[in-house]
Amino acid sequence: MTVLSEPMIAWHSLRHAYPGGALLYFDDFVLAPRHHLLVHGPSGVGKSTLLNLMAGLLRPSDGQLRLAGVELGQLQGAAVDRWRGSQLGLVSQRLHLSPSLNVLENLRLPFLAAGLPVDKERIGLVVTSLGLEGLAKRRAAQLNQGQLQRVILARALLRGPRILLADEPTANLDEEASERMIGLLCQAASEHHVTLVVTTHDARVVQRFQALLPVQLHRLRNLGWLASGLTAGLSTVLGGQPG
Ligand SMILES: Nc1ncnc2c1ncn2[C@@H]1O[C@H](COP(=O)(O)OP(=O)(O)OP(=O)(O)O)[C@@H](O)[C@H]1O
Repeated sequence: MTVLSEPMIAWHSLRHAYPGGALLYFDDFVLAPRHHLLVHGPSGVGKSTLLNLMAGLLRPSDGQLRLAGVELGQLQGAAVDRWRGSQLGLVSQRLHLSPSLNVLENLRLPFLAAGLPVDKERIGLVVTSLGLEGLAKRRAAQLNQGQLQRVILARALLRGPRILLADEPTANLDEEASERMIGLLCQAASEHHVTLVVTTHDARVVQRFQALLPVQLHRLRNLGWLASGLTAGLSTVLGGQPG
């Protein structure tokens, strides 16, 4: 008998409307087993919006979005935060470390913020896996860019997430730093058995990931014009019906 496992990520009829702003439509998608997801598209097409929907930081206006077996629309309030904390790792340069705290203190924060006991064993494991042993007592403000990247990734991995979300992880990085970041993400995906979700507008970044991991490329299209065109067409038809 074949047991079909549930896809790690899938969405259907997904839409997001910003109040008084853009209405974004997303093509249906299912992530193949053991694959990672690359969301690619030009600026403004909705990559960050999609990632924020997956992170439960935005709520869909319509449609279904399932991650790691959970229908996100069914989670309310604090349940979303608990789910995010236990299932997702967010890799973002914008989620700053506390500059006056040292690396170890920064790595305790995700546990403390969730009201959980600090898991020293887990911190040790992640620190070793990212080669941060020598930096434990260094203040975040004193880290260079490469070290900062590793600590940001360590923080995202601390609670053993099933999915790592990285929004334009190579933006504003030079070629060397960008290559290093891609390598770190791929290493983390393999060693920690997490599904990687990466957004990028850069075709070279897409190629690098494709060379290193089994990835599924999802090109975002701006479907807003199509939908509004259809709606306009439909209302024309309906308007032309005899009353
Ligand atoms: N808070 C907001 N309020 C209204 N409109 C928004 C808001 N955030 C984003 N948008 C609009 O939604 C669309 C998609 O934005 P989004 O940031 O998701 O695109 P993106 O593909 O990530 O672009 P970029 O690569 O430039 O960040 C854009 O037209 C943007 O102007």
